[in-house]
Formats: sequence, structure tokens, C-alpha cells
Amino acid sequence: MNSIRIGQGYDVHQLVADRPLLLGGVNIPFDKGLLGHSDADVLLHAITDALLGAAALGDIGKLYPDDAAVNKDADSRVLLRGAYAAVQAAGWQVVNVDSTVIAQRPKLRPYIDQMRMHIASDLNLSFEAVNIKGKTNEKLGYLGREEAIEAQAIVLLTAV
Ligand SMILES: Nc1ccn([C@@H]2O[C@H](COP(=O)(O)O)[C@@H](O)[C@H]2O)c(=O)n1
Ligand SMILES: C[C@@]1(CO)OP(=O)(O)OP(=O)(O)OC[C@H]1O
Repeated sequence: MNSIRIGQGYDVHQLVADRPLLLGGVNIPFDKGLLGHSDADVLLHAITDALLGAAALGDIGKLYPDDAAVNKDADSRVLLRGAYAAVQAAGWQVVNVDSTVIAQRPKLRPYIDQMRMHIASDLNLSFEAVNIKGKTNEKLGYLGREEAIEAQAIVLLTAV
């Protein structure tokens, strides 16, 4: 029988001055960027957690502690690829990824396809197997005040 597993991931990072805004490995021009121990790519972190969740391998902080010097300013694409290597070693491969980035600004649509290409490449998937949706928070709360960006992701795995 071909076994399947599903996982979900969530992350939020604070928006601050003098940081680059990296989402899905794309450096997006904006007057603020995300604060974190790593490069703070909130979308890649949510996808990484969804992957690890589906394989019951814990979470991103278990693999990459946020108090470890080695993870300081880490490239989240490298973290995603490392997490996927662990998922594959456990006998799984990704079928598809869906995700939502909640950002009041900037408009993400112009950058979505480039993000999809990065994620598809890192997970050895076709472009069509990766979806990313942009949403505002209708100006409500800390997301609406542009104090943070949030991401949610869901991943389907199949046994290899
Ligand atoms: N940061 C964002 C937010 C939204 N979009 C696009 O706009 C559409 C409408 O957003 P609402 O939050 O008003 O529903 C959304 O479906 C996205 O296509 C975006 O590109 N970047
Ligand atoms: C990626 C890690 C590790 O550098 O740090 P952050 O960039 O702070 O990200 P977060 O999603 O808060 O937690 C995971 C961390 O372990």
C-alpha cells in the first residue's frame, strides 16, 4: 500500500529596519526586513516545519537550534534542503506544497513564481507542485500594522 502523510507549518517574524526581506529565497525590495537568528525567511521556515511535521521529525528548532552559532544568519534554503534530506532518509518524498504568506505590504505577486522555482528546486519538485498565496491582513492587528509577516504551509508526503 502506498502510504501518505500530511504536515502543516506556521511561522512569524518581526519586520524591522535595516534587514533584507527574504521570502522563498527571493530578496524583495522593501523598506524593512525580517528579524531572526537566521536570514528569517518566514515562508521557508513554515515549509520546513510542514515537511518535518509530516515525517514526525519534530520541528525546525530541533534540527537547527536558534541559540547555536552555526545557525546565525543561516540561509534558510540550506536549512530547507537539510530538513528534506532527513525526511528522505526516513523514507519519504514530497508530493506537493501549498502555502500562504500574510504580508500587508509589499505586494508579493511579482515575486511568487521566483519563490516557487527556488522551493521546487530545493525539494526536487516540478514548478506546478509548489503553490504560494499572498494575503494582506486587511490592516488588522500586528500583521496589518506591518510589524510582522506570517506564513503557513501544508505538505503532502508519500512513502518512497
Ligand atoms: N502581500 C500581498 C498580499 C496580497 N497579494 C495579492 O492580492 C490579493 C488580494 O489580497 P487580500 O488580502 O486583499 O485578499 C491576493 O489574493 C494576492 O493575489 C499579494 O500579491 N501580496
Ligand atoms: C531558523 C532558526 C535557527 O537559525 O532561527 P530563526 O531565524 O530565529 O527562525 P525561527 O523560525 O524563529 O526558529 C527556527 C530557528 O531554529
